[in-house]
Parts: sequence; C-alpha cells; structure tokens
Amino acid sequence: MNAVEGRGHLAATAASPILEARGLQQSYGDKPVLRDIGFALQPGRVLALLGPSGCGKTTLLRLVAGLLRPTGGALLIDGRVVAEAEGAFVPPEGRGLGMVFQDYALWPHLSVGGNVGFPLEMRGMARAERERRVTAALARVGLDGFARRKPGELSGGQQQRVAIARAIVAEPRLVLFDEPLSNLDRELRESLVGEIAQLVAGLGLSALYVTHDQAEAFALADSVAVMGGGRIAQLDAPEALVGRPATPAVAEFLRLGTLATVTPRADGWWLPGGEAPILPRGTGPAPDAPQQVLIPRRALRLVPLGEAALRGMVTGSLFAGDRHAVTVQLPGAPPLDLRLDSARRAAPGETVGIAVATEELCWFASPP
Ligand SMILES: Nc1ncnc2c1ncn2[C@@H]1O[C@H](COP(=O)(O)OP(=O)(O)OP(=O)(O)O)[C@@H](O)[C@H]1O
Repeated sequence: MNAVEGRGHLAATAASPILEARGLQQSYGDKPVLRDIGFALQPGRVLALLGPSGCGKTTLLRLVAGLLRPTGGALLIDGRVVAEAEGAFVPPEGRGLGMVFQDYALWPHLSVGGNVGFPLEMRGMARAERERRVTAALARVGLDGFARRKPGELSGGQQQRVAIARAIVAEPRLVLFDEPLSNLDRELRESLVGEIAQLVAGLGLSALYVTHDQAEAFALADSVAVMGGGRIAQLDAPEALVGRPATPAVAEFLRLGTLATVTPRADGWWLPGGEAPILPRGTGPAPDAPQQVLIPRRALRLVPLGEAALRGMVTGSLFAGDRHAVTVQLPGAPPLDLRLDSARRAAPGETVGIAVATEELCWFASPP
C-alpha cells in the first residue's frame, strides 16, 4: 500500500488515517473499473486523484461518498470500516463528509443561507446556532452578506463558493471535491484553487480532490494519485511525480517531455535510424538492451552548434508568455520530436544545437 505523505511535512505520523482504501475494486456488470486500489490519507492532508477521462476517478470518489458499494476490498474512514463488498455499509449521511460537486448542486428555491444551513438543519440544529455557523462559513469563503440572495443571482464562481461553504459548515473531517472548478474559466479557476488551498489548510481539513487538471492537483494536493486503467499508477508528492515518474505512462500523462526508445552501442545510446548517438556512453543503466528514457524539457537547452550534443530542425516555436515552447525534430526513423523551453524565439526550419543535462534523464526499467 502507498502511504500518503505530505509535501513539506515529515513522513506520515502514527496518527490513524482519516481515509483508507484496502484492495478496493469496482466493476459495472462484468466490466472492471477499479482494480486493487490502496492508499491511506493522513488527517490534515490533501490527496488528489488525477487521470484522464474514464480512468475511474469519479467512481472512486462515489465509493468514498457512499453512493456505491464496492465489489471488492474495503474502505475505512477514521479507522472504521464503512464499506465492503459484503458486510459493512455506512450510508452517505453516516460518513460525516462534506462534498463539493462540479455543477454546484445548489437548490435554486432556497436562499444562499438556506443552502449552506441545510446540512445543519438535517441534523436538527437549533436556528440560532445554525445562523451563527452559516454566517461564519459564508465569511470563510468571502461571501459575507450574501445569505439572503438566491443562487441564480450569483456568478458561477460565487455559486461554487456557496457550495464550498455548505461542505464545510458542519465541520467535517473529510471533504470530497469532484472536479469543482471545471465549469469556471481559467482566471477564476486559478484564484479559486488558491482560496480552496488556504481554506483547507486554515481549517485543518482532510480532502480528496478529483480532477483531470494537473495544475490544480499540483497546486492543492500534498500527494497525487495518478490513475490509469482503473489502477493507481503512482502515488507521490507532486515534486516526486515530476522528478521521478514511475512509468512511461505517468510521464506521458503528465507531459513531462519526450519518451524515446534507445539502443546501446559502443559509443552511446542510439535512436532507431539516428545519425549519431542521442546520449553519450556512460549515461543511464548498464547498456545491454534497448531502454525507454524520458528526456524532460528541463534537461534540454539550445546552445551554439559547436557545443551541442544533438542537432535538429526547429518545427515549432510558441510564445508562452514567459518563454518560447520550442519543438525540435531529430533525424531518425521515425524522427523524434524534442520539446524544450527557450528564452529566444527559434525560427521554424532553423538548424539548432541542443545540450542535454544527462543527470535529468529518467530511465525506465520496463522493456520498451
Ligand atoms: N453507472 C455506470 N455503469 C456502467 N459503467 C459506468 C458507470 N459509471 C461509470 N462507468 C464506466 O466506468 C469507467 C470509469 O468512469 P468514471 O466516471 O469513474 O471515470 P472518470 O475518470 O471519473 O472520468 P471523467 O473524468 O470523464 O468523469 C468509464 O469507462 C465509464 O464509462
């Protein structure tokens, strides 16, 4: 099992996990969607589930929420088994969770205050205490004075803030976020992601955050589970995912650079049909068989031809605000596109030299 460890924290303490999945499986009919999912989320940490559409992230979140019963394995919240294939099953309202959905899921006929106070009303909390908590929760999300408005009078970003206030009003120990920002435009997403991070840290919440947006996951989460094919391909801190992707599939999904299959020869590693070694001798593992290697963008830089380890032709140069994202094609069969960042614009068709920081390369043990 992977232990979820926090960025900037010491390794997980002896505290029992707030959420734990043990060998969790889910099939729809005879179609397996989640296979052998295991993780443990420590209190006060944020775990993001990141993966392409259809990889099973929402299904996993629904299992945690209690909207589905697993077909195998077990789920524990705060040390208590809340779901197994046969046996325990605690319904959603018994799990003490807050939830934030992509579509806000606000009741249009209720006021903002009525929406936020709803979970407290369900618990039979007295009106005065309810109002005090609703006011505090709205203040937390920057919506003081909005209690009497109707959701339809608010912008998308404000509606999502209302949904967040509703998720935290009952002071849950674990909050589930299901792609909460995907209906908002980029600028708003960027500001809300920072606000959610502050809120979660300020309240000491634990959170499970589903997204297909890498930047969101990296900005918010202590640990990120990259999912693929119904499994967790890698669970790590964002920096570790970028620095040491576990598989070529993870590197590819995170768009960390160029994956190449290289073959060892006496003078170095060669691309199929290459004109010269792509990497010098002595780089990488003992050269006895073809290997897959990730050449991250950060490992490459444009240099004068005389100093270059590689040379190729510029096929694209896009200005990205603070840098040019340059694509250079190396000759080979098939040719290989290298992507790198450059301070200067490169002209398509230009022959350029590239230096490689070989210590930044990631070699994969698995055969290509
Ligand atoms: N109720 C269902 N019945 C049958 N198959 C389902 C059901 N719900 C989801 N699936 C299938 O399970 C797989 C995983 O779906 P899930 O929604 O969990 O993926 P996801 O990673 O959240 O994708 P997205 O980002 O598009 O929401 C998909 O192939 C989907 O078609």
